[in-house]
Amino acid sequence: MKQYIMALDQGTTSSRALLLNRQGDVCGVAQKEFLQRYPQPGWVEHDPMEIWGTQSGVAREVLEKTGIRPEEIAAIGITNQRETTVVWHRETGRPVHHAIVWQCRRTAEMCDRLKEQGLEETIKRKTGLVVDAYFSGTKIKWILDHVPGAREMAAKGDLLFGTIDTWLIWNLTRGEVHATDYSNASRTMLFNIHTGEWDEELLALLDIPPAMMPEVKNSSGIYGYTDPHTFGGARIPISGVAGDQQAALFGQTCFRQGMVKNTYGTGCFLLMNTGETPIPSSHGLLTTIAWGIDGQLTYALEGSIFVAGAVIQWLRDELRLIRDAAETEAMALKVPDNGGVYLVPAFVGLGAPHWDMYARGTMVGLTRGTKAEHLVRAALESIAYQTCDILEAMADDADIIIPALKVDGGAAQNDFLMQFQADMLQVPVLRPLKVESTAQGAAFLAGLAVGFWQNQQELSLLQQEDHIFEPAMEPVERKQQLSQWRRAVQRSLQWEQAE
Ligand SMILES: Nc1ncnc2c1ncn2[C@@H]1O[C@H](COP(=O)(O)OP(=O)(O)O)[C@@H](O)[C@H]1O
Ligand SMILES: O=P(O)(O)OC[C@H](O)CO
Repeated sequence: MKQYIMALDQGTTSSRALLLNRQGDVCGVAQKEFLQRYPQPGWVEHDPMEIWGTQSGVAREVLEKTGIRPEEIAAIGITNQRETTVVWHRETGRPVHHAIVWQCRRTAEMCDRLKEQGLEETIKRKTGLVVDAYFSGTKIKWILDHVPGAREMAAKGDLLFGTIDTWLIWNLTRGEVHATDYSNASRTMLFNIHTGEWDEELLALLDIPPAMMPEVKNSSGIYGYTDPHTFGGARIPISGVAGDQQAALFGQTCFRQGMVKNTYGTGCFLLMNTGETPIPSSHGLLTTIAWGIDGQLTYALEGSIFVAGAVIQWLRDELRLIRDAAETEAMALKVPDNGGVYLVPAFVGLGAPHWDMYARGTMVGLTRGTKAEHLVRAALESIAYQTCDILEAMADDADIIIPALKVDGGAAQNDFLMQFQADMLQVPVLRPLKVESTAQGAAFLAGLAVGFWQNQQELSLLQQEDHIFEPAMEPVERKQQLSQWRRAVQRSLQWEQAE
């Protein structure tokens, strides 16, 4: 009897494999970190062979650890760091260059040139994205322009492109399947999110041969079967694929329009399900594909916060105010309020809705009475304020009232932060009992495709809340604090260029 789904969660710093049972509970996890390569300032690379090696290794390890046999696995779901770009040789399966990671800024000037050519509006209209080095398109072009012979090989149809999901599927099927899902395709800056196809005009603009591009498939559906060599003879269907933030939205069962999740990690990723309509943002949010099921696309609005949990790491590693992130909760509660201190952690500029790369970190409202506890509290509060700014922008773009916020990620364990978040948003904050939303999303997509679960209603029943944080702050107080935060943000803008 097949009792488990395997989720492969290929993240930026580690590869993980998880086994989930019919209740959606995690029955086993294996994880392995891999090397981050920084060949030049601002450049980030991964070795695709190391990604495949660690990912297949943890997949086998989790089976060994739990004693679960490959024959007991009903399906595999893949979720991945998005945008990261691999180009490899069709015949040999060898990458022609290291993977260029989503964080890598090497194509920033290429993006500036696209903007100078006045292409921003066209790209936004077709792809829902802003022109940025973050996305895969310019990374592919960079590889074709810089690897000797790559352009000629690509023109002959010898090279293939893939995001990490595609690279894993290719290897799991030993080169039989070259495919991606709608959610990953929508992060390439080459995919028309309205027609659901690779955009020939954008491919031509970046000089990328269409033959390199993977087939785009439903996020839930059979992609192929694992090669018998990988799991001791078993041929397991690969039947769920989604980028990690979209997978988390699915794992949080945000199936209906207006449902939003926020993942509180190093940064924050907020995604709102906007249903069957792609909504253009007037606040610099991204319009993206949440998933495609049975050929029907569901769209999302996405906003990210560059520095969220990272501000807590900063308190720990640079200011040495704490030894462990978990200490911040008790410290923040030691003082009755923030003592008038506001910290804007614009360490690398500010993203949506401000989009100011020249903003820098700012702390205001310090007095002789400011204590370490106030700084810690201000740091936690900054995570909630930034979330509030993005959600307000989303609600405005989508013209809806957000009913609640579902949360996950490391910093969502902080009760003070979650309560403060509910107070600032004036909506309940729902923290699930099962916090592995990303893996759960991949598993759900895979399980639905093979009948392991029947439908989305059944999945919704598997999600239980660990805690609901209800808003408790007086509206006047909230308004006053938010307005002080916004004054503080104003102080941080355009700092780097100022005299
Ligand atoms: N109890 C806590 N309170 C506040 N921040 C926390 C807490 N626990 C973890 N964090 C922060 O959350 C981040 C880790 O969360 P995680 O979801 O593992 O992130 P990522 O996937 O980005 O590595 C770190 O930046 C850490 O500082
Ligand atoms: O590696 P993660 O899980 O932090 O996710 C990275 C994002 O997908 C980048 O867009």
